[in-house]
Amino acid sequence: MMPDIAPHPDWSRVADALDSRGWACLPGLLSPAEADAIAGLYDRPDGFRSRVVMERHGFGQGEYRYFAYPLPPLVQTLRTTLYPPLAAIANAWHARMGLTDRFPAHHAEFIATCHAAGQHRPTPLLLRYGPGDYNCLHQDLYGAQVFPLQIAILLSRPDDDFTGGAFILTEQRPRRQSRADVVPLDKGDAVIFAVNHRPVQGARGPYRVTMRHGVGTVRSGRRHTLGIIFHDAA
Ligand SMILES: O=C(O)CCC(=O)C(=O)O
Ligand SMILES: [Fe+2]
Repeated sequence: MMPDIAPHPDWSRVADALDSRGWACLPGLLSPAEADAIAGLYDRPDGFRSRVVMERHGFGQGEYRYFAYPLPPLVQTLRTTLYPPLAAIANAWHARMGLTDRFPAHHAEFIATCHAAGQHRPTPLLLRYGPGDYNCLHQDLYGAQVFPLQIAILLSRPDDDFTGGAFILTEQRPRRQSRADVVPLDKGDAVIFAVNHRPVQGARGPYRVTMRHGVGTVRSGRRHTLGIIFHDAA
């Protein structure tokens, strides 16, 4: 598996999309063969630190596994190479939201901060859904250290490998009702989205909206996703 990222994203387009609606797509981040190779890891006995059956926790229906360190090379490469351009966007967001934390230029430095704060456990995960499965709207917060953007990569082909199972984002605006969006993804496409808050430019200056993500009910087939969260877990 080539730990290289092609095609190279257009980061100014990504930044504009993230600023205007809180999410952006990276089409074809993984090739179909890379997506299959990652999805195929799910049934391996080793390489993971834990397995979560979502219905046991009220998280939905379906399951996921958190990778152990060392991460598979492609997952590690995605996490470290996607971080620097996202850190620049994250820092601009924090400035606009009046938050004082800033993120270092390289992922290793940010992970050192997580580890010093007691957040040692890796958060990249593989998710697997079958017919009837779904993922409730949630936020992937695992401690005080939070990197404000995360990535999900669809590893299965819509309409071919599965039906239903749309990726859903909601945003909750102050004193208004929540708004939902469905993110169109094909196999190998990634969506970058806000973990928790994002800044919105209002008439009287920027304000924060709260975002959540989830997956609608899978009607048929199998749906796999790779999730890349940049902070580690307590
Ligand atoms: O399966 C999905 O598309 C959503 C996965 C998810 O919740 C995540 O990557 O954090
Ligand atoms: Fe999630």
